[in-house]
Amino acid sequence: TRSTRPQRLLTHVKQRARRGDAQSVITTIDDYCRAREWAMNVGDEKGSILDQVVCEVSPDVALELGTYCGYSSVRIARLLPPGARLLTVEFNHDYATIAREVIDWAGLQDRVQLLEGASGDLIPQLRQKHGIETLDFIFLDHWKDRYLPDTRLLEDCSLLRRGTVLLADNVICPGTPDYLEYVRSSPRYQSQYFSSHLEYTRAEDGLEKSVFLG
Ligand SMILES: O=C(NC/C=C/[C@H]1O[C@@H](n2cnc(C(F)(F)F)c2)[C@H](O)[C@@H]1O)c1cc([N+](=O)[O-])cc(O)c1O
Ligand SMILES: [Mg+2]
Repeated sequence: TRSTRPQRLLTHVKQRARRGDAQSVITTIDDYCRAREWAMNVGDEKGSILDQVVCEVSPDVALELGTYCGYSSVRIARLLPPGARLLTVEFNHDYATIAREVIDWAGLQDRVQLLEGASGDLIPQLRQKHGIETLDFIFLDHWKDRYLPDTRLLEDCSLLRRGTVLLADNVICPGTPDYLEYVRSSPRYQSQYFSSHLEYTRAEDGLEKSVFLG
């Protein structure tokens, strides 16, 4: 049977990116997705905004919802200070398998813990099972109709603290209207929109950065 897009992307990374060199993995994926076949990675344009926010926050504990092929896991983890860690959640076993190999190829396996399962199941386990007190940074890039319920769940599980930064991909395309309405109208968040473009295209998209006020 024909290979999947994530499998073809991994093959390309192993053929073209230097092992242990996170930047070459990022560049290889972006070149492939721009030149050969589009994939739903956050990409280079929105990715540099992600980089900027991660550097500002310099999180000890970061959470990513929606690993896919591991592109943004690599972007985030390469910027983490020593001892800091990224937990990334992926629902699809095949994607998780590809992502682990991409993260390993980038040499970042010691800073990234990939959890397979549904956010609704895994978020309530973060404290007990993964020793998380509160989260410093959250990147939301999974199913767009899950951004709001999962944010409410993070609140209810007391995993947010004053200053926790949530950064959401795709708030314009495909769009996350209920999430955007919530973080922009809630007195518990200070929200800011970063205008950009949908990965590898000229379509409008952007990231919403929301600081939890406690
Ligand atoms: O649909 C998009 N993304 C959906 C992304 C979905 C990814 O998140 C995983 N997930 C599901 N639940 C969880 C968790 F963590 F909850 F368990 C993780 C899914 O298995 C998938 O790998 C998308 C679409 C476009 N586009 O242009 O169509 C552009 C983009 O940047 C996108 O992110
Ligand atoms: Mg996305």
